[in-house]
Amino acid sequence: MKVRHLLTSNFVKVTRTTTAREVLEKFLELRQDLACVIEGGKLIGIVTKYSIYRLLLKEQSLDSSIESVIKHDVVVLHEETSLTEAKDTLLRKQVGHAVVMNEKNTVIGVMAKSDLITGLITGSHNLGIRLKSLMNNLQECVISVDEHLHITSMNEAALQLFQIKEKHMLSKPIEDAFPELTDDLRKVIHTGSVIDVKRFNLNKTTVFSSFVPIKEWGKTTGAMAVLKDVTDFEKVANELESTKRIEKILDSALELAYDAVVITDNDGNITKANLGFLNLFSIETIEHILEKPIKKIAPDLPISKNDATGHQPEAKLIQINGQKAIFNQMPIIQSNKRIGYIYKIIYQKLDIWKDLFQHMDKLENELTYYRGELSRISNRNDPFASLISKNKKMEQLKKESYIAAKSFSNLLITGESGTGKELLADGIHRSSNRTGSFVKINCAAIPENLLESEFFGYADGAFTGSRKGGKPGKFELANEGTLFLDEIGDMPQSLQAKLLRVLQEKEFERLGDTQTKKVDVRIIAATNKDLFQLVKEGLFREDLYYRIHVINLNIPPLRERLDDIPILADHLIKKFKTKKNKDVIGLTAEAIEKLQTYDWPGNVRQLENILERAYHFTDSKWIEPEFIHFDQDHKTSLLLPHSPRYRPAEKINRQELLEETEKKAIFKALEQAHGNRTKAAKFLGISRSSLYQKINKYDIQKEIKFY
Ligand SMILES: Nc1ncnc2c1ncn2[C@@H]1O[C@H](COP(=O)(O)OP(=O)(O)OP(=O)(O)O)[C@@H](O)[C@H]1O
Repeated sequence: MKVRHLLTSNFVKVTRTTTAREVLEKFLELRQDLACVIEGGKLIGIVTKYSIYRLLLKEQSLDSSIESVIKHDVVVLHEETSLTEAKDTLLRKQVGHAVVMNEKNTVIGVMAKSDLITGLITGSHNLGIRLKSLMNNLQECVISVDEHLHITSMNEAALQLFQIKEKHMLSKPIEDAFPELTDDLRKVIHTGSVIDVKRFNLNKTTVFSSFVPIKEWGKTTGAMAVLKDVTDFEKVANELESTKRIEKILDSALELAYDAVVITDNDGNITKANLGFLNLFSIETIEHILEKPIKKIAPDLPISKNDATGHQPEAKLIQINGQKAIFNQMPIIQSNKRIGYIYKIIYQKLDIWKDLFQHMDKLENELTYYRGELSRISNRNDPFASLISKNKKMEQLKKESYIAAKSFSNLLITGESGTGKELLADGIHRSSNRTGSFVKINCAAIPENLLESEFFGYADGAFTGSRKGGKPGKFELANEGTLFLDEIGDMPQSLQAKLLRVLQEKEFERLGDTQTKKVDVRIIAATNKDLFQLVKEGLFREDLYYRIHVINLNIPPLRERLDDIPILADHLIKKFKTKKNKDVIGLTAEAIEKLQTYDWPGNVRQLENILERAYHFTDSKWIEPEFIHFDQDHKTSLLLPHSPRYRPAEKINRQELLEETEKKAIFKALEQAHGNRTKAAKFLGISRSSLYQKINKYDIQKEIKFY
């Protein structure tokens, strides 16, 4: 701001002959206290109100002229003088006013100290506004503190970067808001000197910061931290660095390869080639071929153009300079777009590869053998080893089963179908130290009229067609061992009574025999039904229930131990490998995740089926989620809350199940007897006539040839 912006142009002009009264009147009219005495356009001097007071004190008349009090030594300012200069002049000359002149030395106004102060205040106010707007438009973040290290301001960039509001930060100790900056700001306030750029990590951002003192009247009254956010630059720099590193790794990898490798851009111009390639085509240096078309440099290569799909074409056997080689080509895809090709030519030490493959095959066979051995050994040490689980509830169940195995009590295993009841029963038998065998009988799978002979056997000539010398039943076979009664809930009531007797008296007679046989058998029963409910409905004998329900072991369904899925999947893949070896390592994390969101109505058995299908159909080493297909009729998923649980035993009609099983048994017997009905009836332990009746009942004659 200049003097001309602040001067009072409506000033009092008088001449030597003007009276004191006239001057005073003009002072009052224009509210001024200085008059310029001008004659012939020239400044002669000034008269102030103090001059008039002096005149009056000398008791001169108000009507006398002012000539005697004119002050000729006048402080003059040029209109273009700056306010600071004007202030300095007034202070130096110790006057309250100055006359302002223009270029032509004509008086254009006066300036009082008060005008100057107003001007300086306005100027500094404007400066403040400009400074604030400058601060807020700065890309750097500025945080200021006072001498007590309390925040006094933060500019827009700082508020944006740290996502905070200024009103929440003002007066806050810097220690609380940005502790990392405290020491440097304190140092700056203490020393009054600048600290140059330092690197900090502040609230997940990387900044470069410098620290500047704030000085007022030569005294340090605070400090500023000026921060530059360099997070993005660092990222780019790191990426650049890692790109350089990858390029170096790639170069070294290319040089290490036995093969010739050449890389082109999408137009087929060479961008990289290794030493193997240069040697194969007798090229001196890479510079000779860079950016040249591969077709010109290596015209013999059977380069395929037909790979727009991005699939890797089959390896081809080729000859280069009379030397056999394997040629492979692969597109380089980035963001679904082909950006070039890699060509690989294996031409050195092909015989080493052959040996290597043979060696690997041998090792793989050995590995399978040792795996089998290992599993056999660990099964011997841990009777429950085949019940794969790392679930806490299952671990507890195994412990309880181990203790139960050592007791003399009969056991009841409950759990949904496919949860591993038979595996658990087998484990219990192994840990029980019982010397006899583990004998299994499925009460739901055997026709009612055959069950009794299955259980107790029959004597010689017990019925027409019965085996000569009789046949031992499962009880006899399980003597001193364990009899596993699967699906005990489906046992007919007539047999329940007979079973109860054996359990109580430990003796029975073969069918058609009078001789009583004594046995020592531990019963492990299993069911997926609510046995107590069957007791209440009168379908299961209460006394038998309490006989077998001495110790109850419940296996949780798979959906309650989804943490078992990875270990089970691993185990099952190994199991499939022993049946049909395939180069499958396991499941991808996504596939495991898909398995863990399913409801598993069919439990581990269902998991086994689903994985077996995936194992056979997958075409890569890792089974991807798209190969996991859940059964159509069991589409319930854990993602759907309140999904109905699958209860196979409730859904299937018992009569239908029995008939279905009976039909299967007859088919199997006829198959084994090569269509001979007499033999088949013998296998089944029934009379020829009852076999005929059943063949008619199930219309079997339509489906099988008899002899
Ligand atoms: N924890 C497990 N580890 C390994 N395999 C398991 C496990 N649980 C079940 N299986 C496998 O799942 C299948 C079904 O197991 P199992 O026959 O023991 O079940 P279950 O409960 O007796 O079935 P059901 O009630 O239908 O007779 C078998 O192939 C078994 O090997």
